[in-house]
Amino acid sequence: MTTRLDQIRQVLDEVLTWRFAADSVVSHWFRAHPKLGIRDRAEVAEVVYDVLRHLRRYRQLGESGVGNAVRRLAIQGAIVTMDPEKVRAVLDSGEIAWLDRIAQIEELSMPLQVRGSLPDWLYERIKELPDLENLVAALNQGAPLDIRVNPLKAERDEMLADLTRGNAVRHAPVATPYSPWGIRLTGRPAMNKWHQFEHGLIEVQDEGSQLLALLVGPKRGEMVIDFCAGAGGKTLLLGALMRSTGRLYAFDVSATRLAKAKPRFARSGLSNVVPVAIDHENDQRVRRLTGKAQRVLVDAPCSGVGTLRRNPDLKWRQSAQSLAELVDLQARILNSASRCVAPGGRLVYATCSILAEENQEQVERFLAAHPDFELVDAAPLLAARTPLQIEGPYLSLRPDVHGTDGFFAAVMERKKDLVGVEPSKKKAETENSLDC
Ligand SMILES: C[S@@+](CC[C@H](N)C(=O)[O-])C[C@H]1O[C@@H](n2cnc3c(N)ncnc32)[C@H](O)[C@@H]1O
Repeated sequence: MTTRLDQIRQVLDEVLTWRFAADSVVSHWFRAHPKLGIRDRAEVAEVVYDVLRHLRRYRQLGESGVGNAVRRLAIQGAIVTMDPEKVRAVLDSGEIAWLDRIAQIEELSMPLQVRGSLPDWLYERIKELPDLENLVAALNQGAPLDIRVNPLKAERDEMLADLTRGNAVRHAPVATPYSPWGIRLTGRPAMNKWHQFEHGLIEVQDEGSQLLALLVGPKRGEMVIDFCAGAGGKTLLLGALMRSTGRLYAFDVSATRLAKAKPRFARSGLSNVVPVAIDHENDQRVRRLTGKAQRVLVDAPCSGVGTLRRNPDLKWRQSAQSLAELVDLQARILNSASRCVAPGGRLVYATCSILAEENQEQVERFLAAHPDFELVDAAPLLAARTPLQIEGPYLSLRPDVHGTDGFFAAVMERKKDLVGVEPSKKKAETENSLDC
């Protein structure tokens, strides 16, 4: 246990510089310590992630302790995720006295931003949301793993039976409640070694992001653009729903991410995807598609605060300023992507955020500036294919309510003609289209 606490402290020392994402620091540290077994790694990772989830509270409670501050964080994380008696057995008397002191503190005596470990910039932006306590509690828990069957190659019921009989039995596979393709697993299965994964029958994808494909609703033979395709998580399902026909452009400014998508496209049997590394959202290769696509998905770069269950370091690695920069970038991307939508075509804007300024406010600003687009109610689009009941017009998912990551999507349609648009705006819109 003494060694374990030292190991956790070493990893935390690196993670808490915030120079790199926590998952890369942890995997890098594991690669540098190849002798550690699977259980050792799991214990180290679990404590590190617990500390990241509860950092503000642990720091405040750590103030009354003695010795190295990061060790005090490691101790608090270890006490709740490991056998507390084994942890106490290796502590000195000063540390034991401190732990006993902080155990007397009533959690509810701390303000929510401290007991829920929210940085001020984030708390200020979510404090008016309904059922905030539940939301914060859910964001501070680990998440199950959602996988998705590839509709080109597998049926969910058969896959469930296969996984339940075989390699996933320990991970208690069940059908996800809303997505017709989802399977939920407990624990941290090494899924990328399973034959079903190697043969492209299953992929990792959170249920919320699976539902997005229903909102995009691509059809056989269409031209579709996934404007921020990244490593292809959403592209894969869009391509499969198109039955690998038509043309599906996968744009991204990161050639590295697109390179990671290519083996996934190959594994899943898709031949309709055209990955394009663009220089920026106004790239010439984007402009060439002006008014051509029936569907355009913008899965925008965002704060990712909807995914805090998986990436708790995101809340500490961002600030009001980085958020403002993201909001600007999202508006620019949405603007450029919208130009590619054909008259009558569909534009879907999505984020894995729960913040209004990245979500509904972004969409409202866009619609106000683009009278040739109108909002489409997401509720009936989902009701046709899933048991999910939403109020609409937006899809807005929360981990405490839906068991998914926090997620947002808005569906918009480009009007078939510009009738009803004021003449001055009509002219400006036409010019915009021509210049892109
Ligand atoms: C939320 S991630 C996309 C995740 C991806 N759709 C998936 O499901 O795996 C946002 C992506 O936007 C990309 N991005 C950032 N700036 C961009 C821009 N100006 N134009 C296009 N893509 C951009 C990032 O490289 C990142 O891959």
